Amino acid sequence: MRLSTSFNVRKETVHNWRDYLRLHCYPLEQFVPDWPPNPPPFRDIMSDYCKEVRDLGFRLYAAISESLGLEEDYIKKVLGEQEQHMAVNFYPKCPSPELTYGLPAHTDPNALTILLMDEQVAGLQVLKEGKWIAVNPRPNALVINLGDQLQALSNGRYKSVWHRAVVNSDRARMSIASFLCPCNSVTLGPAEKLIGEESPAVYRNYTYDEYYKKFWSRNLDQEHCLELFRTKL
Ligand SMILES: O=C(O)CCC(=O)C(=O)O
Ligand SMILES: [Fe+2]
Repeated sequence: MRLSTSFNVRKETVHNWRDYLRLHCYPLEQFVPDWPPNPPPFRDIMSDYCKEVRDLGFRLYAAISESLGLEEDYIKKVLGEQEQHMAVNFYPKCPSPELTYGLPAHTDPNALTILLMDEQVAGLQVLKEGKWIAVNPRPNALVINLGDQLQALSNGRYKSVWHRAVVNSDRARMSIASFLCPCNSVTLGPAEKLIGEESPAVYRNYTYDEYYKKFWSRNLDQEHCLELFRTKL
């Protein structure tokens, strides 16, 4: 468990306008004892939420696998025993929002992110055709973000989208991001079935451990980290 503000403390020059609680969520029995004991229902409610989110993530993997013409259990199997963690983000009101971000532009390095957003206050933006578009909150909706690993696995058919969180001077905002991450030691890269003469592998194989280290060794808003794993075609 960690209470922090920055995304990458070693690299950032402008600090983020964010406080966040980072919780490890799998296996729950191992990590829940480290979670905050207050307010008293926190651990139970968050544990239930984590289980549901994990289950939803696995259902989405099955649908995404099928959409790519792969076996239904392909993605779940290839990612191995998945880690899961959570960022409970709090973005306070900011007197000069134009000087910083809640979170600067980034792609998520993991496989799948399930985001529960503040229903009252907007702040998430995604980059589409060179323009930042607001993802406005909708009641009872989750935002699903495909991370870098699904872009690699799909050989570039699915994109891990650039996104950022902006802050404002009127209202604080919260979001809860749940991250499903491949097991550190598994080998990742384009699914073999998606590689052929017509569609050569865009990315080489690597372990998640290698990817993760590379991701955090750069500035976040540099080029897409996957570019560093491209095959030389
Ligand atoms: O606060 C948001 O809407 C975005 C959070 C996010 O992108 C992240 O935690 O990786
Ligand atoms: Fe993100």
